[in-house]
Amino acid sequence: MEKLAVVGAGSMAEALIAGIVKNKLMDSRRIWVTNKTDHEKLISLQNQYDVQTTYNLNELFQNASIVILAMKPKDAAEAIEHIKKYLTEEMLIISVLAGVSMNSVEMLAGQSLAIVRAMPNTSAAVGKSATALAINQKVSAEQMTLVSNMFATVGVTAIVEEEQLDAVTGLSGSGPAYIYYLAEAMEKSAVDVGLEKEIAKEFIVQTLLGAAEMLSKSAKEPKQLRKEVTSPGGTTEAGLKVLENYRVQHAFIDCIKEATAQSKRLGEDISAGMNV
Ligand SMILES: NC(=O)C1=CN([C@@H]2O[C@H](COP(=O)(O)OP(=O)(O)OC[C@H]3O[C@@H](n4cnc5c(N)ncnc54)[C@H](O)[C@@H]3O)[C@@H](O)[C@H]2O)C=CC1
Ligand SMILES: O=C(O)[C@@H]1CCC=N1
Repeated sequence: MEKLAVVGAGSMAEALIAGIVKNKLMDSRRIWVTNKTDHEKLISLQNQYDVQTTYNLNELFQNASIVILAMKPKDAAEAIEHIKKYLTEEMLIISVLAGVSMNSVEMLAGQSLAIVRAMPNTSAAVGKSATALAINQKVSAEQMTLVSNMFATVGVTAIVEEEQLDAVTGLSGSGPAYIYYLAEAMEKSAVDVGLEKEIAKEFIVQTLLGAAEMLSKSAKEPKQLRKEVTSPGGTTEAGLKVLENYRVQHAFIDCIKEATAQSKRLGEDISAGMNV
């Protein structure tokens, strides 16, 4: 039976653990989690998902077959330095670190490792992540099946070349935050125009869900779907004109490009720190 060791128990780790446990992919008692100092987070994960928590690295890594690296990229060098003596060639390392290449992980660990670099998003918690996976040559076919199954339980998956992961990070890794940002604006405006917060929230969520399902199920392009909402001289047209004036579509394009560039920069910072 597999044993999973999660290093860096924060938001992303929790989303994955939630997905894995809810979907019964693993026995929760075979999932061991640690972080740097956030003991409260560990207790909360233990209470919510019945996983095991520890600050003892021997206990964490003993018989572990899969290791998830989920600390912030800036903490990766220190964290990997700290755990490297416990890592083995037989373990499957899953790194969700934005920007950090598989090569950098191996360099930091000072050894050759079977690595899957994944870019999920926090919607994994509700089984709706979009996860891109890149693998190095040491990953076996069985390990690949295992990891694909793991991420398939928390959403859709695609295998990509490692170079594409920065773009995935800018688009769908960070993507939920762009939608929450829109939802925040919709909530604020709804209250301003006289709706109660509770009704507004339900209607915003339903509007987002409905639009997402239309995008998913309809054969029409987003532009066409937008046109179908927009009556000439109507309310949508009036609203969209304001968005055009603010160049909101350009802002979103620049936002995704900048997030992608930041993913690249995070990786470069790690490489620079190693002088490679
Ligand atoms: N939050 C998100 O939406 C997504 C995050 N990611 C990636 O996931 C990783 C984690 O992001 P979040 O969960 O948002 O961060 P977070 O700050 O919520 O969690 C990071 C955790 O790492 C722990 N940590 C730091 N140094 C450590 C060390 N030396 N040893 C053990 N644990 C250590 C911290 O205590 C913290 O609990 C990042 O690399 C990020 O790029 C990837 C996809 C989406
Ligand atoms: O903001 C970040 O760096 C991480 C990566 C993708 C989503 N959150």
